[in-house]
Amino acid sequence: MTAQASHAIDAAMEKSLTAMAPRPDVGSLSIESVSKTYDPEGARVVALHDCSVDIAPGDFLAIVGPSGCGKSTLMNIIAGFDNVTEGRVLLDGQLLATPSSPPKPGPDRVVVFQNGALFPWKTVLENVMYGPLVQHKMALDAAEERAMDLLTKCGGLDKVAASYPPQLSSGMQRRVEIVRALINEPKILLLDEPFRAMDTVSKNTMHQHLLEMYRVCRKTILFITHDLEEAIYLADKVIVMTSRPGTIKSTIAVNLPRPRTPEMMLGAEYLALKAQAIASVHEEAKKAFERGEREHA
Ligand SMILES: Nc1ncnc2c1ncn2[C@@H]1O[C@H](COP(=O)(O)OP(=O)(O)OP(=O)(O)O)[C@@H](O)[C@H]1O
Repeated sequence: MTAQASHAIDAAMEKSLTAMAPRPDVGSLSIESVSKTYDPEGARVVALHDCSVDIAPGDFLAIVGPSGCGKSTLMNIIAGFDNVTEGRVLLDGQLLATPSSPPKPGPDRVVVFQNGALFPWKTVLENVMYGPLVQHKMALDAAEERAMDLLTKCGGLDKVAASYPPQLSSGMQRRVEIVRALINEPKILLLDEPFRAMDTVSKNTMHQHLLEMYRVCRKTILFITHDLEEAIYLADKVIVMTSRPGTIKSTIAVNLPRPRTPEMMLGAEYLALKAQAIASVHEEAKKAFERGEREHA
């Protein structure tokens, strides 16, 4: 084999090792004119007003906005924990929520929160296998094989398959939790500030792990965060919400190539997007602050 042919094979292998998994054909979400009022007969807290967002299958969408603007409310509606007051939500064209038909939680929409929810008395492998076993979707052997495959693909977590969650760092626990969500073949992965409590170094490490998981097991992802840098670094689109009642203020398209690398955060394109996001969010955060609400953004 010539040196030229060998370089060509190396380049092709390198490309296949960093290529994105194909876009899935499920996982499109339509949020249509959604409003949400808590306690309509009493305090009437209007959390969301006329919000519309479309997410294509396999897209990574981040939502940012000042504290109390309704980010978690929106996620809770999609997860099936709460209902809309007006408007509707569709998943792959199927009605998920309308005022007269409350959504239900389901394995097609899995939420990962900042405070983990792994069973401490089960090993990593048992935690990951739990969903399909309890729902009688897989036999024990098949669940174990699938769990080990996912753990291996998602950054070599198979090495901690026999460990118990309390033996692992919080970052490792969060990664296992995402794998536990992925084994259920969700159409959409809902991540509610999963790295909020982490220090900068751990957070940066988690970003690389999440991007790698997204590359190999591509799913629609909805990611809520207060961290604008994180939102731009990870997502294809960043939705900026207004202060309460939350509406969609702007959508920032992030056309940075994938795979994303930390060096991109020093580039002109990333910095311009960050400046755009900061201007948009801080205008809203200022309004919220002036009204006496807490500011995180
Ligand atoms: N169950 C509830 N009953 C009444 N009001 C609520 C309820 N849940 C949330 N709210 C109010 O709705 C508004 C939106 O809350 P939500 O938690 O969705 O905002 P958020 O953007 O996720 O906030 P943060 O960034 O601080 O987590 C807030 O004013 C909050 O106090």
